[in-house]
Amino acid sequence: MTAKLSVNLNAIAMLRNRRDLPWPSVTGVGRLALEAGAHGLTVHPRPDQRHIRFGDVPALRALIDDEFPKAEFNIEGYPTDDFLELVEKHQPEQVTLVPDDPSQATSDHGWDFRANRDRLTTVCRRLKDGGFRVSLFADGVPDRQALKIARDVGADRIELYTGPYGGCFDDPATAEKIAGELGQTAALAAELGLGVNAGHDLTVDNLPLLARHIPMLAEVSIGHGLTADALVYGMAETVRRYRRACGEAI
Ligand SMILES: CC(=O)[C@@H](O)[C@H](O)COP(=O)(O)O
Ligand SMILES: NCC(=O)COP(=O)(O)O
Repeated sequence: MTAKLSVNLNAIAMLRNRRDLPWPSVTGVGRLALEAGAHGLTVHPRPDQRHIRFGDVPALRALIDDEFPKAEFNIEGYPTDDFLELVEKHQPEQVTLVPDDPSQATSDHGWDFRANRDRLTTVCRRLKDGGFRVSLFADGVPDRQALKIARDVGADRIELYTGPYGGCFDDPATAEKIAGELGQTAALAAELGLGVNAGHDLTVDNLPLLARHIPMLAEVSIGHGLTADALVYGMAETVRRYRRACGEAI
């Protein structure tokens, strides 16, 4: 399986938010990514709206519906009432639930499935009743019982948190070890019937090893590294580089 690439637009929004001006255009950059063959767009609105604003979501939904109907919209976030109302209003193809505290600088862990079983059951039921594909952010720890809870609360997929993997870019032995653990976690999830996504600190350099360890990898969502590369190579060329790193023959 070749992993699909969903381009996360948070970093573009953060740059835009430096000024009270509408550029760079989050929708415009999203269009460039989709024109270059990205399979979808991801946003992760946070309660303080420090990058993606809730108000960005309608235009991104319209971009996909009007110009790229085969692309997917993935909205990630902590399931507050505001977040759930946002996704119900704008109907992303996938909702990824992340256990972020509002004060966190960025996502840095997956769900504690045992402690959050009841809350996740309620939220997943609401989202599944609404027709959404639901993915749950998960640590790369091959814990069968925790993954079984993720399946039992109603998730369709997990998104493996790859921060520790991305963080050891200068240490190949550790990267190999963590990739192995992520691969074991993915294999257990797949055995339980869950699809497997991955994201956080992925780059064009670290994707190929990850993909080798996770042959069933369905989707990667990438923002920070991809945006950094886009400053050097341009968005279109960068998206092509990431698609190749995912294994696409283009
Ligand atoms: C869940 C995840 O890893 C991403 O959504 C990441 O948290 C992006 O958010 P920031 O752009 O705020 O770091
Ligand atoms: N789900 C991860 C994501 O959307 C982007 O994370 P990053 O590439 O900005 O670290």
